[in-house]
Amino acid sequence: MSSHTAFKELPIVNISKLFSSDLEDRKEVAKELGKAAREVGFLYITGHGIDKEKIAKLKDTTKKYFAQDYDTKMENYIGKSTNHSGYVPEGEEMFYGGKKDKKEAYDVNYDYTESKQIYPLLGPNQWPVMEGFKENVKEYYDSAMELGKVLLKGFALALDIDENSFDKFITTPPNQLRLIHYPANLDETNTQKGIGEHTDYECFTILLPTAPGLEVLNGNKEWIDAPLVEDAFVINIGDMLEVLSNGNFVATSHRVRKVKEERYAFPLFFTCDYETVIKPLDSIKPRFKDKKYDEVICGEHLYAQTIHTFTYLKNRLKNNEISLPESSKEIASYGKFKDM
Ligand SMILES: O=C(O)CCC(=O)C(=O)O
Ligand SMILES: [Fe+2]
Repeated sequence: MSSHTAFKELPIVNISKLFSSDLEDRKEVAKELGKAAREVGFLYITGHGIDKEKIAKLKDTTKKYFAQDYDTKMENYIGKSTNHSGYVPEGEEMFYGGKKDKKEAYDVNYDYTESKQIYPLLGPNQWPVMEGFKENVKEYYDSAMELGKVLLKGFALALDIDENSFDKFITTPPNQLRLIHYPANLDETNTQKGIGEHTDYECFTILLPTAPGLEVLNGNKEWIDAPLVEDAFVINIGDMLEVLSNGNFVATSHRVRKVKEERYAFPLFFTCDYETVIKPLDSIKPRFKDKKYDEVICGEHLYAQTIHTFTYLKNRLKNNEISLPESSKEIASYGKFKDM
């Protein structure tokens, strides 16, 4: 049973009216958001209000960062952090199927510098010594967070519940921003993809890509190209919102194909507070009566997925330095995988 339609392209939604003080305006946008989230699980948004200057600074900083030599980047290797932030070299992360992606990344979390670190994915970030990096990345992070809060209200309206229903879940969420670099892969004999097939683990993702390459799986199991759309972000539903919405919204599988031109992408994964119990909201009717969702603790789910896919964490697990959280699932437990 597939929840997805056989879409051939991703819908585009102008969300500017989501910022209106008139509820009817917001509902108008929510209707379109809801249709996209139900049928496709992916959409482009325009009218998001994020300043072009901030985006340009983020891209510029990221290009400079990855242009540095390997040893310099490894000074902030993610395996040196306690809150899963830092440089992710090629091959460090492996998704379902165990293939290595042709990509490197820098992972940034909400920078919790004041509170004591209590959770594995929360705490002060590792920051590289590079002029402007921290400022530019943080500035973008904050804007994307604010946009995410507005979108979450839109999704609540689309589910026909109070638009503030999710607010209680997002006081200090461990939202992650990834700066990803996909080098051009011009070697004919190298079939490595940019990023292997997966669904995102969180509620939804706000993605800013710089070049084509993203592909999305439709209900007919066809890979649909998601080209660049000017001034737009790509939004996709993740595992947690699929569960909270009782299957009404769908987490959709996607990947990045082998790219012939250098590419950067900036996903901000918008999630709930670490301790949030993720289960279908009582007020939302299930989309499919026979589809039941197990309860998971949000942060534990994210952490478990991260342990399963990051080499440094797999090693820590093997050496008994860490353990898998209780409410953890295998990788690829949602999206199309759960239908198999
Ligand atoms: O690079 C992209 O366009 C997508 C990246 C992605 O799917 C991810 O990081 O989860
Ligand atoms: Fe993804």
